[in-house]
This record gives sequence, structure tokens and C-alpha cells, in this order.
Amino acid sequence: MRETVLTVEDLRTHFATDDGQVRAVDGVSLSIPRGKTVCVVGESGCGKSVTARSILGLVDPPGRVVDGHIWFRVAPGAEPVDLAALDSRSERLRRIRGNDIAMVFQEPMASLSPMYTVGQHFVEAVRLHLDLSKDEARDLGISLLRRVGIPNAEHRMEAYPWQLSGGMCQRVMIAIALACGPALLIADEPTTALDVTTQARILDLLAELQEETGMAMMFITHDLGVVAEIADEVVVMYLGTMVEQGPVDEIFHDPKHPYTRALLESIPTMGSGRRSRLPSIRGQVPHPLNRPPGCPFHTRCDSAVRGVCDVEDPPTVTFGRDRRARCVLYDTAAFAGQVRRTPTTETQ
Ligand SMILES: Nc1ncnc2c1ncn2[C@@H]1O[C@H](COP(=O)(O)OP(=O)(O)OP(=O)(O)O)[C@@H](O)[C@H]1O
Repeated sequence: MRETVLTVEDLRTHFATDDGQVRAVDGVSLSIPRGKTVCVVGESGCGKSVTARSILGLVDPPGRVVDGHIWFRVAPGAEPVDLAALDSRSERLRRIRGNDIAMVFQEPMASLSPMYTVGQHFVEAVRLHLDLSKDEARDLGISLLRRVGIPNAEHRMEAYPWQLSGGMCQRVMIAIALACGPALLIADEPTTALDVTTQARILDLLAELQEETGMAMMFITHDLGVVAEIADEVVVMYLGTMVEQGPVDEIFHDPKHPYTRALLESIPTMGSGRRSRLPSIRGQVPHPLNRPPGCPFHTRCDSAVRGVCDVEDPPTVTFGRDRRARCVLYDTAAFAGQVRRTPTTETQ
């Protein structure tokens, strides 16, 4: 069993808004071993990004981690630190961010300043965290730009972000994130804006680096094709909760939760046209302020059981060693009594 780099326990991040408490993340637990990739999937608004930002202490007010633990191991064998217990502005968390945990967001322009060249971004980011001279930081930058597939890397170091395409900027961001050799990379839809060839190149590079350095990865994506390619484990989120998790092969070949099944059924098959973001599942994800009682998915679930799924919180059922689903369908105790498996009227 590999040592875990990150263990999130029952994380809850809520936003206190004028309209009420938005439970954006409401009881997420996951762990990522060294050298492994956990993909977090789910429709828009399910809490994937807020989970990622919570881990880094980057949730903006009125959002706040209200409960849970985020155990992070800076180095192999080190005692884990609970990031949830650190002040988000503390020097300690600041050092961990960027040095030990790197993050890549979908929108690179938001993270790159138009006032500085690519080279200046590199030198600043690298020297903040590593004891390197300017020339050494520059050389490291050039070699990483080459690895992410940027041609004329030396020349590009002199370019300003606005002189580069969106895809090129995204690759620059990925190169900067990898520069400090993070123990954990959190990537939020990092390859969505890239063409298929560049995306494949970046995914290969990440796999290579994992092999070389043991970097762990939390990868948020809508693209189940990418999940199939890179994930070791999959976490499926719905309305701020985790509905299923397990090894990627088992999730793809034997999905337990009706939501996971619906997600997988929505993957376009070969020949059905261009690859798209997840096509919609029947109905809409409810707004977190209107979270349905019982199982959050029951209003859209073809297997929902009246009087159970619309009333009770679903139990977490464990399958084998490392597979879990939050669904009453596998709770044999619930069916031992009077419960009959008839669809609820809302699902008709
Ligand atoms: N500042 C905020 N104030 C109130 N609610 C917020 C705020 N930021 C996020 N939320 C809510 O938190 C929930 C989870 O959002 P999050 O961005 O994590 O979803 P997501 O799964 O990453 O979606 P996407 O795939 O579109 O990025 C959403 O319902 C969103 O409305």
C-alpha cells in the first residue's frame, strides 16, 4: 500500500449568502497516494472546484471550510499537516502552495500578468520557492517549456502572455506549476482549452513526471475520455457530496451509483460526432439552496425508491476493499423490511 500524500476527511465548505447557506461541498472524503491520480468528475456546479480551492485555502468569502480535515504530507515519511486547521493567509500555507502543492486552473490568463514576460514569470515563481540563481531558473524554465511542447522555447521566454495563444499560455502555466517539483498537483480542467494533440502530449508529460518524481495528482475534468486515460481512482460528485468512488476500471466497467451510470451513458460513442462536454442527464442539477431531501440525486434517478430515497440520507455502502457508493439500492438492510423498489412519482 502506497503512502498517501493527501487525505481529505468529511470536508464541508459552505457559502453564507443573503439567500441562505450554500453547501457547495458537503461531506467529501478522498485520498491520493504518492504517484497516483484521482480524477474528480460530475456535472457543473457539483463542487469540484470548491473542493480543490478548499484544499489550497483559496476559498473566497463568503465561503469557508466549516468542517473536516485536509491531511497533507509534505515529504515521504513526514507527519501529515492538517491544511484545514491553517490560516489561509499564513506563511506556512503560502509556502506549501506553489512549493509542495501546485495548482493549474482552466483559465491561464487569470494567473499570468500581461506586464511580465514568460521568463519573468518563471524566474519569480521558481525563485520564490527554490534556491536557484536567475540563470538557473531561466534554464529550468526553458527545459520545461520544451517538455510541454512549446517550440522555440528560448525565444518564447521573452514573449508576453498576450503574444501567445490560449493553448500556449495554458502550457506555460503547466510548466510553471511543475517547476518546483510539487508533491501534489491539483489541476482543474487543465487541458480543456487545448487541441487533442497538445492535450495528449500534456497528459503524457504528467504521467512521465509522476513516474519520475512520485507526484500525486488531483485532476478535475468533464472529459471521461481523459479520466479513462489518466485516472487510477475516480471520485464522482453530485451536489457537493461524493456519490461514488473507486478504481477507474471498476467504475467504468461496473458503475454502482445510478448517477455514475448516467454519466457514463452520456459519453458520446465513436462516430457520434465530435467529443463534447458531458451531454445532459435528464433534468437539471438543483441549486444547492434547493437541495432535495434524502438522496440529492433522487429527483433525476430512474431507480429512486419512493418513501426511501426522497426521505433518508443514503448510506455509504462499501464494496470490496476500496470501493464506495452512497446509494440505498445496495443497502440490504433497507430492503429487508417493507420497502418496495418502486420509482418515485418525481422520476416519471
Ligand atoms: N462565491 C460563491 N458564492 C455562493 N455560491 C458559490 C460561490 N462559489 C461557488 N458557489 C457554489 O458552489 C457550488 C459548487 O461550485 P463549483 O465551482 O465547485 O462547481 P464545479 O463542480 O467545479 O462546476 P464546474 O464544472 O462548472 O467548474 C455551485 O453551486 C456554486 O454556485
